[in-house]
Amino acid sequence: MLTLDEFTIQQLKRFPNATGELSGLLRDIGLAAKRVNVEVNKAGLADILGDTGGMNVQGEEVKKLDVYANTHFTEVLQRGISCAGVGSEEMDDYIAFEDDVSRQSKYVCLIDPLDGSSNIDVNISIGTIFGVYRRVSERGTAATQADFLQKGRSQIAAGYIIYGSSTMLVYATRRGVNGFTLDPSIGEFCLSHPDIQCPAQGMIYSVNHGNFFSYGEGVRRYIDQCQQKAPRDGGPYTQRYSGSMVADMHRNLLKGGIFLYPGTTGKPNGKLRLLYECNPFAFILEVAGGVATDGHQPILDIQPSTLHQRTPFFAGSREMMAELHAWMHN
Ligand SMILES: O=P(O)(O)OC[C@H]1O[C@](O)(COP(=O)(O)O)[C@@H](O)[C@@H]1O
Ligand SMILES: [Mg+2]
Ligand SMILES: [Mg+2]
Repeated sequence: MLTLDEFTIQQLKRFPNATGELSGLLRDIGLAAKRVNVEVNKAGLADILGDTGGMNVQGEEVKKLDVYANTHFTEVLQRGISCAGVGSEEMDDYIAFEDDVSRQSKYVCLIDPLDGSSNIDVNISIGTIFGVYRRVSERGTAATQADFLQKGRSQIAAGYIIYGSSTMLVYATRRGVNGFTLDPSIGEFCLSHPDIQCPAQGMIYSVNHGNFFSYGEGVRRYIDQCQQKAPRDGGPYTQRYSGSMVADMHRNLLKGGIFLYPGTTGKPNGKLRLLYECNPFAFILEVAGGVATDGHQPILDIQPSTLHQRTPFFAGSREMMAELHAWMHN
């Protein structure tokens, strides 16, 4: 099986103008993922469970593993030669790397270092999410806010790592979505899921039912019909919700399904962050033939205004998304 490095180099050979910087950045992300994976796997043994006692810019308790993952991804990207700066869930503002080599890099990265934080201490799958953009600011200078506040459709690549029963790295460029499973015996991510396509129809819906009565009427009607759908119409759908966006999106990407994190009466923009949670998954899904919206427009067409802004998020199989929009708007 091809390793991640071998695969990215093969891609490089197919495109003579490619510089290898994106391959370098993906290799760096793979390295940080391996380091985080080691801590995740022995989380119960190491002093890595629990809270730091601090809050992040979003007013959420920060877990020790959130900090560990943020440090490792940021440091590896800073030590590399392919990234000019990082914007992260765990940092108030973006960081522009100051060294000359990083300033020459043409990419910046947005990252959710540890996704599914509420599941860390209870051994349920968690993940990391990332999006890669070509800079709009001049190379040789420090990265700017404009580099990070680009529409999701401008992503060059996006991906995630899932730390689950196995550890996988899945990434997309416009040419396709490919999945790599970490083989502990050689310490390499190996191509296990080539050319992932999201089935147009699925049988799974993922939503936090606990918030049901604070969702909008259209969303409530859609959820009701998911449960009442007759077998002759392919129903009823099965509800699956892990509390980790990475795990729920990964399952639905492979098997077909729909994931909803709607706005609520108390939080009209929902919970999920546009730049480092929704944009990367919307990019991956669209390349794999799926759809992702905020209920009205494609997620990838939203013009960001702040680093940590939230958006309602609906994503999944094409036909299920069409059905959702029909229930939401008719
Ligand atoms: O508990 P809720 O409200 O259903 O929220 C669960 C969602 O929150 C998240 O945990 C937010 O991500 P972080 O853990 O990175 O903050 C998502 O992974 C998940 O889908
Ligand atoms: Mg998250
Ligand atoms: Mg997180």
